Amino acid sequence: MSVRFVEASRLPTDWAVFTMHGFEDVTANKEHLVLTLGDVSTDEPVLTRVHSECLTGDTLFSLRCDCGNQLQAALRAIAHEGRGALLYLRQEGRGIGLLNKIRAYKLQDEGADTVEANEQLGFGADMRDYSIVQPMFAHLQMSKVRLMTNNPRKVSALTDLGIEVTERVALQCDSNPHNEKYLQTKGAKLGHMFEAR
Ligand SMILES: Nc1nc2c(ncn2[C@@H]2O[C@H](COP(=O)(O)OP(=O)(O)OP(=O)(O)O)[C@@H](O)[C@H]2O)c(=O)[nH]1
Ligand SMILES: [Zn+2]
Repeated sequence: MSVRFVEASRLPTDWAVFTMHGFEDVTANKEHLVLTLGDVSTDEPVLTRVHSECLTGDTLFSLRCDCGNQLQAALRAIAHEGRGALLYLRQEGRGIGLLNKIRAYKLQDEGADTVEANEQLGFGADMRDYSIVQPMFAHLQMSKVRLMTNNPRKVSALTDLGIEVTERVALQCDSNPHNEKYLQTKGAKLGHMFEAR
């Protein structure tokens, strides 16, 4: 595996002072992060978020998706618990990259849904490869997680990697007029588990 740990430092936020662990994937030329709080190396399952980069949602306040809200909600939940981990994976656009995501958004502006747009561009609906998390989990000595996600394929991907998901914790944020169709498509075509609210 080409992912290796580089260095760790403090990362103070409004919610808690996390430890930020930096990893590099030399093959894919990507830099990934894990934020941890408390001792995650004990046997007790760790409240964990495996978050895929979304520059538009995480940092530019986009309302087209739920990523930014989920990121904040996950960090808040970890801080509230006093222990946990957030893996920030550089898998922008479900693995197709930022510029291709903009191409996909353009097709969605013209009527395609999020899955059709990827397919029209010649990509699968979800191109993410979760095997990169294995060396991160190994470095942090984490093997049991309570996973904050609505995506059942994320749960099975981690399970297949030998990580025990003891619980799926729903991570549902309020919808808005700009992301309603997107969330519906995720439920209908990508299998995301949303509860009626
Ligand atoms: N290709 C593409 N990627 C998108 C689109 N909207 C958001 N993304 C990317 O999707 C990723 C987040 O995946 P989601 O499908 O929102 O959620 P998830 O990570 O599978 O599931 P949760 O754990 O429940 O959040 C990020 O990398 C976003 O950049 C879109 O319309 N097209
Ligand atoms: Zn997003």
